[in-house]
Amino acid sequence: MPSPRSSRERRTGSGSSRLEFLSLVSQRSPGAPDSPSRRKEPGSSAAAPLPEEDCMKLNPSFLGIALSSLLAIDLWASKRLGVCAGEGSAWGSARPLMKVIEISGHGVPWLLGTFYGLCQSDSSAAREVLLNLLFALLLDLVLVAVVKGLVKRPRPTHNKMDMFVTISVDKYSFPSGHATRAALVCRFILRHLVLAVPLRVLVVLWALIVSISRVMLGRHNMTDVLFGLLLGYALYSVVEHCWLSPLSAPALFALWSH
Ligand SMILES: CC(C)=CCC/C(C)=C/CC/C(C)=C/CC/C(C)=C/COP(=O)(O)O
Repeated sequence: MPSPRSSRERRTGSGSSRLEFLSLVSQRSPGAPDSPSRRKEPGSSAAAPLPEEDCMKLNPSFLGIALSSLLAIDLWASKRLGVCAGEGSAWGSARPLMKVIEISGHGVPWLLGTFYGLCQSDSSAAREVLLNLLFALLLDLVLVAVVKGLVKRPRPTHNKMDMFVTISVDKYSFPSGHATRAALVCRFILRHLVLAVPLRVLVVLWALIVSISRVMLGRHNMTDVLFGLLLGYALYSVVEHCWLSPLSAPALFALWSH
């Protein structure tokens, strides 16, 4: 029976008893003696290079693996949480309630409500706040449309496209427009409306429920909603930075003064 040592010697073809080590660096360096892409076929004189796409599959980056794993988990978990995605889903009977919550965070009632309030307001303080809310809502609409148009992530396959008033980019799901609006409006109200603590808690709960309902209705994956919340939160800071006042935009305020 051959000893382990003698079989190794036969494989390496060397008579020496020393072990050979190949570091990853030496395997990948162009001058490496036996790197996979340079190995010669027995009987052929030229090295056969591997197709580029094969190399990419064999050496995926750590970031690539982490990202595709995160997306796979996102798709799997979002599908499981989409319990109101259809009438026949696990919580299908709660779908009508989820759709009411959906409308409470929709752009149309918020834009029309703010516009109406602006026309009715008789104090300059109310006008200033409502004009800035209108500006914030329009900015949010544009920003979400631009990101959706750039990313072009399709909505989850289990989503039924039966939403109340949509625009063309709303066939895409990243980021969730409802989540950005919920975070933006929530921060705006907490900052500019004098409310009792229970009402402030209610506003935060509303924003969270609107966001969670997007995944439960099957409209979005979780990452769409999480990014939407972050975007809406950050957008509020932009609005505050560009705050419109009778001093900074006198023409705009003259338009609304009766
Ligand atoms: C009243 C004023 C001043 C202007 C209205 C103008 C206007 C362009 C309104 C469009 C509102 C609209 C259709 C918004 C889309 C809301 C929506 C369906 C978002 C998608 O949310 P998602 O969470 O599913 O991404």
